[in-house]
Amino acid sequence: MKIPVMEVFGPTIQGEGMVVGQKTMFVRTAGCDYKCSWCDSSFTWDGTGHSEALHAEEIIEKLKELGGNRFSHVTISGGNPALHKGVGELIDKCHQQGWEVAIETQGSIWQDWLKDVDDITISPKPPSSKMKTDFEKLDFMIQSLAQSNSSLKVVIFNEEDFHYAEMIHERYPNVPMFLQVGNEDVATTDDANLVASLLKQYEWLIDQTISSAKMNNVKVLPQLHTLIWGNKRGV
Ligand SMILES: C[S@@+](CC[C@H](N)C(=O)[O-])C[C@H]1O[C@@H](n2cnc3c(N)ncnc32)[C@H](O)[C@@H]1O
Ligand SMILES: Nc1nc2[nH]cc(C(=O)O)c2c(=O)[nH]1
Ligand code: SF4
Ligand SMILES: [Mg+2]
Repeated sequence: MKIPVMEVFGPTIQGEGMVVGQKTMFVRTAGCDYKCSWCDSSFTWDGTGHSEALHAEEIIEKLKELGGNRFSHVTISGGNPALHKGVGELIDKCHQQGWEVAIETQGSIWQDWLKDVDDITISPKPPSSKMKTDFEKLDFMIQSLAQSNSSLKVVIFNEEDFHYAEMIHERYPNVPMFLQVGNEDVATTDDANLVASLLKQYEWLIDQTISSAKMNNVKVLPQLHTLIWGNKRGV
C-alpha cells in the first residue's frame, strides 16, 4: 500500500516532546484532517507542497540513502500520518531494520498500527488552533494506548490554551504531559527576532505552569529545532 510522502529528512534531532534531543530521521506524510490556524507544516495540506506516493520499501531506501548508518530512530509526522493505513507496513519494515519508530498525530483518527509505535505523541489542539477536539475519538485512542509508550503534547499560545491543557491533563492524569511553546510567526526568516520572542513565550509558559496547581506533573518545552534553525524546512 502506497503512502503519500511530502519529505524525508535527517538525521537531525527531535525538537519536541517526549524524546526531545533524540537523533532521528523524519518521514513527513501528506494530508491532514485538520487545518490549524497556526500550522507550521501547512504545506502538507494546503496545496502548496508536492507529495509522492511511495511503497514502504521505497521509503526505507530513501532513509538509507540519506542517513546511511548514522541513525537508529525514525519519526513519522505530517500532516496526520494516521490518515494512511500503509504506515503500518512502514513501521514493520523500520523495525526489521532495527530502527525505533516515533509518531506525531493529533488524536483524531485511530489506526491499529499505533500500538506498534515505540514513542507515540498525541497532540490535541487548543482553542487558538480553531479546531474542535472530538473527545470520543481522543478517549478511545488514550484508552487503546494505555499499555504503550504514549504522551500528550499541547501547544500553547495564550491563557485560554493553557486552560485547555489543564483540562486535558485532568482528563488523562496518567499520560505523560508536555506543554509546548507556540510559534506565532511560522513565515519569518528573521531568526534573531523569532528566537527572542520564542524565549519570552517560553518564560511566560513556565510562569503559567508554576502558578497552576493543576499542572504539577508536566514538562514544559520549547520547539528546540526552531530555536536552532528558525523556520527552516527539512531540519
Ligand atoms: C505539524 S504537526 C504534524 C503531526 C500532527 N498533525 C499533529 O498536529 O500532531 C507536528 C507538531 O507540530 C506542532 N505545531 C504545529 N504548528 C506549530 C506552531 N506554530 N508552533 C508550535 N508547534 C506547532 C503540532 O501541534 C504537533 O504537535
Ligand atoms: N527537528 C524537528 N523536530 C520535530 N519534531 C516534530 C516535528 C514535526 O514537524 O512533526 C519536527 C520537525 O520538523 N523537526
Ligand atoms: S493537525 Fe498538525 S499537521 Fe494538521 S493542521 Fe494541525 S498542526 Fe498542522
Ligand atoms: Mg514541525
